Amino acid sequence: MTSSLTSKNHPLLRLLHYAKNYRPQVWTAVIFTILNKILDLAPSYLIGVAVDTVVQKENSIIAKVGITNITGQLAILSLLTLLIWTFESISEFIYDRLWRNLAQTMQHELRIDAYSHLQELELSYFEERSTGTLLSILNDDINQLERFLDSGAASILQFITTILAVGGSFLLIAPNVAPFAIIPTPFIFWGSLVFQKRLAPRYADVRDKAGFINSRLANNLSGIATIKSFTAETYERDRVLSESEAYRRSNRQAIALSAAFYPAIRLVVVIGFIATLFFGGLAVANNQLTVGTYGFMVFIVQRLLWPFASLSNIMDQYQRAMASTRRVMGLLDTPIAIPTGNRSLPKVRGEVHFDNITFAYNGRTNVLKDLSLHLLPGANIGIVGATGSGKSTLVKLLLRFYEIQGGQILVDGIDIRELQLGELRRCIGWVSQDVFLFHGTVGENIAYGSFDATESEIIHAAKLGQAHEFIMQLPLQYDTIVGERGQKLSGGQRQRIAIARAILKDPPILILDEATSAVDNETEAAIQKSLAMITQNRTTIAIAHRLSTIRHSHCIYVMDNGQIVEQGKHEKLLAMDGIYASLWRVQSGIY
Ligand SMILES: Nc1ncnc2c1ncn2[C@@H]1O[C@H](COP(=O)(O)OP(=O)(O)OP(=O)(O)O)[C@@H](O)[C@H]1O
Repeated sequence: MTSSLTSKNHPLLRLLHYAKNYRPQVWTAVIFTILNKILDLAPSYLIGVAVDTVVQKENSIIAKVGITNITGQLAILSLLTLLIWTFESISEFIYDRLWRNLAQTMQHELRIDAYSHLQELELSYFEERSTGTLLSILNDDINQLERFLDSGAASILQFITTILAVGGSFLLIAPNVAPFAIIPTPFIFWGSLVFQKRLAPRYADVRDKAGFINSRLANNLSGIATIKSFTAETYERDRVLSESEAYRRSNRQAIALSAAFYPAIRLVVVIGFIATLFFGGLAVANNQLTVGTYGFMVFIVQRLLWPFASLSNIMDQYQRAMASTRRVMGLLDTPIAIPTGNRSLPKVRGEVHFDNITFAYNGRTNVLKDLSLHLLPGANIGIVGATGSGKSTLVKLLLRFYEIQGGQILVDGIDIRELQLGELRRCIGWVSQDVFLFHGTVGENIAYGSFDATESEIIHAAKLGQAHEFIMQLPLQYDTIVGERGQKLSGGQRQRIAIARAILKDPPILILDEATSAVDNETEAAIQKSLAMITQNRTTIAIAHRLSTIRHSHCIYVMDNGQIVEQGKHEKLLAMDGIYASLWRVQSGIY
């Protein structure tokens, strides 16, 4: 956030901070909002003047400015009314448009800030939260602000204008009656405050429940094939039903309070109205008040008191908005656990050194223990080992997705914690175990991260990744849409696109984590041929279960339970007759 406001500040203040760059618009909107309210109240005064005109005739207020003729007086009144209504409409158009556009801008900037911050957070943050919950903050909560921002400021300004204009004229015109009309206001205020306090936790609960249901829906939509294959539709429907029911219950509790407030306020407003009606009527009977003024007062007292009641509406929107703002600000206040260093890597040689590292995922037992591994620039190594032995974790630590608890990882002799994160990750090409493709074309997916790549560079990378041939058979070749997560392609096709993507990136350090596990033997042999060329003079870490994939590596490391237990070339490992040799025998069918 580009703000100096800290998490200690009230969420409203932090929200308003987003308007600070739009001061001229805010002031124009403020002026037109107040003007609009004054113009809106004016007809009530005109009614008083009209009654005064027809009752008092040549002694009326207008007569006092020189127009004694009744027709002339009424014509003046009509003209004034026309002008007032016209300007009221114009001012409403101006302020409404300005406030709503400002609301959109604030929402937009808040969403972008929240998303940018979210992207900076470490992987474990995402692992501990569901996508649905995060989506509900980025979408629902931010959209929720719209209702308040659209009309909140205007409502508050108009409320104050009304109180000052109507209350002031009341005191001026009929100082004896005014106190009766004003009696209910403290009660309305007090009621509003009590209401606001009680409503806040209920709305916070509504937002939480909205997050839960979102999370359930997002999870189910991405797992729809599994739901179908296990015919778990009824089970899932019931789970959604129970989340939705919880959301409904939570909303009902908020509604129960919010709906009771308005009718309760009416009972207080009526006291002010009756007081004006009664005591004002007595004042007219005693010739202390003119009929016109009395008419004006009875008419306008409601305009004075109802805004107090509408406070409840503003409070309602305000509380909802603050519940959402707190969630968004909570996200913005989440500290970045993996801060970037500031050293850069101008020319990467590709030396990688895992120096006695120890690592455990959040609160779990150690996955890697005192592990050391030294790769000289351009080395091609293979890592094998039982599933869960920590192979993928090791390379994720090189990408600094997680922070190690002991030891250090060095690239070209520099601790990666000192390096700029962007620089570090730019020099590593990572083909992960589960390939992720973005919704878009095949070409866009290959060029992901190398956004300036030319068409011929994309095709060249695809050829090296053994992807060109199948791409040419797709309906629109490189322009074929791969679907969300690449679900319109086979697992092996997705892997080849991921390899092409890494080749196009042309990084000094290449990580292939089970990169060819889903392709057939023939395709793999072809990819290996390309990789042999690509990995020349490039530090490469290949993780594989299929030993043929890493057989020709300069050195093969065998991992077991977070440690390296064997290392050496293929032949040497076979001769050692340890874990590797037994794995090799199993895979080549020699028991
Ligand atoms: N994000 C995570 N949070 C917590 N524990 C994790 C996480 N990722 C992996 N683990 C655990 O760490 C251990 C090592 O996992 P890792 O993925 O590194 O193994 P691997 O050797 O690559 O396995 P495979 O060959 O099956 O891919 C496993 O016990 C796994 O359950």
